[in-house]
Amino acid sequence: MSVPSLQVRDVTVRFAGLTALDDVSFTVAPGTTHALIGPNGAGKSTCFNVLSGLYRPAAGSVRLGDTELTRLAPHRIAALGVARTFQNIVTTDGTVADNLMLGRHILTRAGFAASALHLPRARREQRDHRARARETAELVGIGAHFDSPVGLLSYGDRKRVELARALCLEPRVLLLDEPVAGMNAGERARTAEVIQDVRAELGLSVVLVEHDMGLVMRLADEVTVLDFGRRIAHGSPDEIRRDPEVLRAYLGSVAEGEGAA
Ligand SMILES: Nc1ncnc2c1ncn2[C@@H]1O[C@H](COP(=O)(O)OP(=O)(O)OP(=O)(O)O)[C@@H](O)[C@H]1O
Repeated sequence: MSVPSLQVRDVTVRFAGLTALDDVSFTVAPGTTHALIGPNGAGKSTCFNVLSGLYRPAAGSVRLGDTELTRLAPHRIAALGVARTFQNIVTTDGTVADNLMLGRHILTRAGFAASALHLPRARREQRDHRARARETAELVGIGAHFDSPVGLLSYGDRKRVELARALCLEPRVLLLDEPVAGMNAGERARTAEVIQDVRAELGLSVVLVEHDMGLVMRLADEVTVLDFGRRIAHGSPDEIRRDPEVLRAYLGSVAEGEGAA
């Protein structure tokens, strides 16, 4: 699989009077993990929504290699190889297998009529998709739950179903929106390992939004820091840890939080 770079150039998003993203640029190099961090309200989710096509920016562009993604619908962007998970769990019904097969739906070639009529080609294709879905479940450590209802799984396993569902699209770029939010320490460590394994095994690029700085520093090759919609820093985890403007943005938000409490 060849993974192109993801280039975000001068992206601006406005909501009524508020500029949620102000001229933001960064590049996700092929096969790397790029973290997007910043205090609450910095614009991280807005940026993910632009990358996945849910928001159209007022200005700027997003490109995957030579392909312009900026004004494409979310399903077109997904089909071009950019898959995402959401902060909140969205899979609630059906078995793990059902949810992963839905994830593969976009890759299904046999038409609806062929599937409905159970034609041999469609049956074969379904079997292949199911086998790939099972491999993906195993890769993220939920293989044993493949035929279990999602509703019976632990919180950590359900978050991994979300990850597997995104991987079933066979993405070249994976957008992870707070993958360890709400997890205990053990589940966080396990998910960090899974993300590392997935990237190593599949060779894809990862864009990570996460408040857990331990996880960010452990997983990221590069970090872009947003504050009030502006990019205030960019560099390796070590550079970011020492950047005075980053410290100011985080300490400022802690001080404001304490003041408000
Ligand atoms: N749909 C929307 N309509 C209006 N304002 C919005 C909308 N989405 C986000 N905003 C505003 O844009 C700014 C950036 O929000 P965003 O959710 O992107 O920040 P964030 O960095 O993801 O924050 P958090 O870490 O709390 O999730 C905030 O001021 C937010 O209130």
